[in-house]
Amino acid sequence: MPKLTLVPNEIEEYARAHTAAPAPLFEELKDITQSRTTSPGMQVGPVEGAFLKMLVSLTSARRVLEIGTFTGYSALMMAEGLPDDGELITCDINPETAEIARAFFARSPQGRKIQLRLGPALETLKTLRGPFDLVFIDADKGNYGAYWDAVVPLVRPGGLLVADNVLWSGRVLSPESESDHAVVAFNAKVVADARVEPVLLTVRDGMMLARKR
Ligand SMILES: C[S@@+](CC[C@H](N)C(=O)[O-])C[C@H]1O[C@@H](n2cnc3c(N)ncnc32)[C@H](O)[C@@H]1O
Repeated sequence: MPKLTLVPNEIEEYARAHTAAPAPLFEELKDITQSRTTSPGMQVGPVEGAFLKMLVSLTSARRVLEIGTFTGYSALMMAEGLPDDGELITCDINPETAEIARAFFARSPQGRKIQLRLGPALETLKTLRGPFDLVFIDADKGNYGAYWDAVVPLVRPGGLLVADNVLWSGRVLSPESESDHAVVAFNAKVVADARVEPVLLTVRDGMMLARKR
């Protein structure tokens, strides 16, 4: 199925031009991701990245968990919002893209706040202890529901859960594939979960924000 553009390119560009510009290292990370990976569009990019950083700052987060590192753009952005003694644990299964992420973490002053855990995220999550102030879910859609079940207990009361791609290029309106149905089921699960107060934002490919009560 063709990928729908939810926000017109001109509007995306206007939003980018009126958003705090990321440090030059992010432009380099974008270029390397484009030349060395097959799906560079997975990167959250400058607007969503700046928004994630702002969420980390606004929640005064000290501990952040990310599921889905890819080449490290969102992890580095969120790390910028953490205090000097803050900590971000990020999980991914792909050693090649993790290697790019590690190289960029090493070059950034924010990198020392970040720990990358390589392996299936559901296995990594079993080894983690809460509380986390903010969790960002941005990995395989088929496991979104399982990630949710694993991480809600790890988030402190008043903390924030964020999940990316919850509009799935608009395919949530007429789901066909397994991943389409997984995203639809995830959104239904979140909105029915009395432990959280959710809001689904039409930022980029859709962001679910849920504040834990
Ligand atoms: C959309 S990308 C993450 C993008 C990243 N947040 C960024 O802004 O650059 C999804 C990532 O999830 C990872 N992933 C897929 N299945 C996984 C699994 N079972 N466990 C851990 N990571 C997984 C992929 O390797 C990929 O790097």
